[in-house]
Amino acid sequence: MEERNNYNVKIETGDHGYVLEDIPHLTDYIPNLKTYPNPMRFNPAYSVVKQYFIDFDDTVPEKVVVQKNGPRGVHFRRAGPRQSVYFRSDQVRACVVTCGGLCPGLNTVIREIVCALHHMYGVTRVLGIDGGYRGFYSKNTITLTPKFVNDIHKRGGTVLGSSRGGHDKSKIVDSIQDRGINQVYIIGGDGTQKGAAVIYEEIRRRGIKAVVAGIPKTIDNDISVIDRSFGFDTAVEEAQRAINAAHVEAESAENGIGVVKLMGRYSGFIAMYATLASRDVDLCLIPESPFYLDGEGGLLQFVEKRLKENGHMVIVVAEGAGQELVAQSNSSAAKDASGNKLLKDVGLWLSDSIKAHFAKKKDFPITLKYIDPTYMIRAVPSNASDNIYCTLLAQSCVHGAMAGFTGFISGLVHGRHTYIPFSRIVDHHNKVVITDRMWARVLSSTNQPSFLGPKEVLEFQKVEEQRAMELMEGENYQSNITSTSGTRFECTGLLRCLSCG
Ligand SMILES: Nc1ncnc2c1ncn2[C@@H]1O[C@H](COP(=O)(O)OP(=O)(O)O)[C@@H](O)[C@H]1O
Ligand SMILES: O=P(O)(O)OC[C@H]1O[C@](O)(COP(=O)(O)O)[C@@H](O)[C@@H]1O
Ligand SMILES: [Mg+2]
Repeated sequence: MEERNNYNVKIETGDHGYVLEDIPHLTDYIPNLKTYPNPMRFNPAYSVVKQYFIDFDDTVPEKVVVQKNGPRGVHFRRAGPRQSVYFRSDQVRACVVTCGGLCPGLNTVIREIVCALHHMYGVTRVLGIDGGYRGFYSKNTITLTPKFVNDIHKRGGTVLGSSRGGHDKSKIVDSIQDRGINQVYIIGGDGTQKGAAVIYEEIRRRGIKAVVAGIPKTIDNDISVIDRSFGFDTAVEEAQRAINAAHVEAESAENGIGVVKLMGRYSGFIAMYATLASRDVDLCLIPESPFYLDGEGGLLQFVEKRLKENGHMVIVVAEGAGQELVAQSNSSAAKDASGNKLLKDVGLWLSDSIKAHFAKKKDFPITLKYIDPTYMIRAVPSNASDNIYCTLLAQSCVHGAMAGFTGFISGLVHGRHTYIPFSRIVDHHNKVVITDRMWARVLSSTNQPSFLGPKEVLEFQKVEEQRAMELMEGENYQSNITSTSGTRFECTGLLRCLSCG
């Protein structure tokens, strides 16, 4: 892990407990930079828009549910075009890179960065970095023009290619410097944005006039602070096809069971939302909610009961669920090139366990079909709603970069586009809070047991009580500040973590 300094932390406070978690700006380390009028002022498409430019003071609250006497809390800078920019259009040399796993919408984001730069700001020099971070120093670049990217949003994947591992700070920043790049757009998940933070810090240390702007990507929706990540909506929609297939197979057999594995390494959002959307699911398993197989109240007993009642059932399991159980039969600490733990196939393990259980019962034949659609879901192009979302994220990012902001990601917070400091999203995963209403809705829609014993219930209650106390004492905003400066509040997913919102 790289040693991190305080370049990312920029807190401003105001009246009534107002806190702005601000993002860095080029002028923080390069004084007296020249500004230019925003070229959008002269763009006929936008000339009719009243108050098109964002007021310098506009910020967006992290929490919208507040109490009468509570502090105003943490805010983020509102995204959008500024009156002045810190780059002359003909001096911009931008690059775009995509890293980590695939996600629907990557091509749309690439397309819209290129088009926003060209059409809004008159920037013509945009390079694509081939194959993720290592492409900065080991591959040739791709010239990105509006013509080149015209149709790419209709395709899945990323036209730039992607990879895990290969983040070499010095080589990457050398390459940025050698090529004269002054705007770096980095599309990727938590790992990628950790890498982006390191690149930003090195650029700043070298005193280079280059901005680093991130667009958060992850199909798992596990990036904290933001409302949702792009591609998530598409993934939930696509997952319906697999769940439908599992349901058809299960319904057509005697004691038919359909098992569907969906992505979600640390967070079960896809499984949870796909279950809620489908209404055909009898059991949803996610990493945040522990379960057990055998004995009274266990999963196998529930499967047997549901089969006796309905004659068939559908199980949706997130890939990160029950990993500690799978590891008991097959443990290994293997990691991928980025250092992410490689998961065991919980779907296969669960299917085998169910089959083995019923094989022992002579009078209870079952038919089980296991469907793993994970890579098929990840490879589709983004749907209409994600396409629009990707467009706005990309445009926000370009506005921020042109305005000289750096070390930020663009993200949606309560429906408003904002700029969020890297520090706020990289050390922390967004998780399903199983003591929240959404998970209760899943339990009530599937009518599945929660698998929580009295000990766990007590533990959850204690955590919830502590949280209520903290909120009463108005410590929530204090905790957020603490977490920004490095002392992280560890989110277990059991409680609504203050940083998760
Ligand atoms: N702590 C880190 N510091 C620097 N680079 C990192 C770090 N973690 C991951 N990366 C780099 O980010 C890229 C993508 O990370 P990965 O975890 O595979 O995907 P994602 O960004 O989707 O989470 C990889 O090239 C990896 O080397
Ligand atoms: O097999 P791969 O490509 O390494 O990807 C598997 C992982 O990628 C994901 O789809 C997304 O992970 P990232 O956001 O880290 O890219 C996970 O759900 C999954 O565990
Ligand atoms: Mg990741």
